[in-house]
Amino acid sequence: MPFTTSRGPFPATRMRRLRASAFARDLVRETALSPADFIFPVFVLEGSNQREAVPSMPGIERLSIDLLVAQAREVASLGIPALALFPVVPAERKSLDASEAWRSDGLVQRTVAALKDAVPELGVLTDVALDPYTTHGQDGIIDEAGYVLNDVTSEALVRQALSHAEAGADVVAPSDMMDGRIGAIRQELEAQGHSNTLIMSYAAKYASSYYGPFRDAVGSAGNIKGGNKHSYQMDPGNSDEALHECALDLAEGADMIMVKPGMPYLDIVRRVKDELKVPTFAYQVSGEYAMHKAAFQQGWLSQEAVMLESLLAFKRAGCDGILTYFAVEAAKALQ
Ligand SMILES: NCC(=O)CCC(=O)O
Ligand SMILES: [Mg+2]
Repeated sequence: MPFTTSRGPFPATRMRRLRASAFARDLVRETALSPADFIFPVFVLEGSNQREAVPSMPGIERLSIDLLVAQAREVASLGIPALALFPVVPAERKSLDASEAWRSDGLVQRTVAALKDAVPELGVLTDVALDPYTTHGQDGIIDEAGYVLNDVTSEALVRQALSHAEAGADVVAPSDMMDGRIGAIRQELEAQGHSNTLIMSYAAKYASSYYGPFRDAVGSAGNIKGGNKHSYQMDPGNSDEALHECALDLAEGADMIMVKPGMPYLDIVRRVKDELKVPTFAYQVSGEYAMHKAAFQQGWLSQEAVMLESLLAFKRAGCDGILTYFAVEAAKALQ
């Protein structure tokens, strides 16, 4: 009689009772995903009616402003609260001083204005960093040796952030990892009457090798002088340092902090959330998206289930929201 047991001390706690029916599983689930958890990163191009695929990011396209506005309407209708905007800057607009970054009629500034005009309820985050605008692909202004100069770069970032706020950006998101730039940007925003402009700091941004497809998307892959960003982005071996970085940016006036990349760094998210208890975000970066998509295309992983599980993991780790290239697909799956 292999399927009967002798009577006898039964387990007082049967963990499986709450897993035995769908209603009970729904009742006790600790974490859930909603479209309101997502921020959708988008790439904007010059021109009109322009659409370019990004080969290493299947399903993601660079769009001209007119097409991006149409996409933004769809994003808002899916219940996604915000976009994060990244420009594809033509080579002839790049320079050593990155002055294109704060031109009032630059691509980002025009895109922000068009988005806020057409879809005012959709939050717009802008990337504050010089890498799309420098000829050498580093996130700041460099000296003769190629070292990124902190305080000179910070001044440029202040100009860039102010130009985004003036164009109507809801959130400026410095991704450059210069020291002191959050405080400098906050001071200038206050001084210029933008006291409600939010700052989401890329506070713990690691010198990761998962950013490759993004650099393909914005066309900065080929030209990173020196080959890496180790003198300002964090060492992947460090964890305490992430808390220090986040605490500094909060003290300087950040409203929200971000850990980047995402899935390989969810231990950092958990520590930040537990210790600082502030609005915490993570970026599921291009390489994470690319490796999922590659496996989906091979039929090696099941697309919808794995996508949603990957995003749920961010919530469980403590994220209040997730920057993800899956935002639209995931929001559709959750409708
Ligand atoms: N400052 C924005 C990024 O570097 C994005 C990286 C990625 O998606 O790989
Ligand atoms: Mg910092």
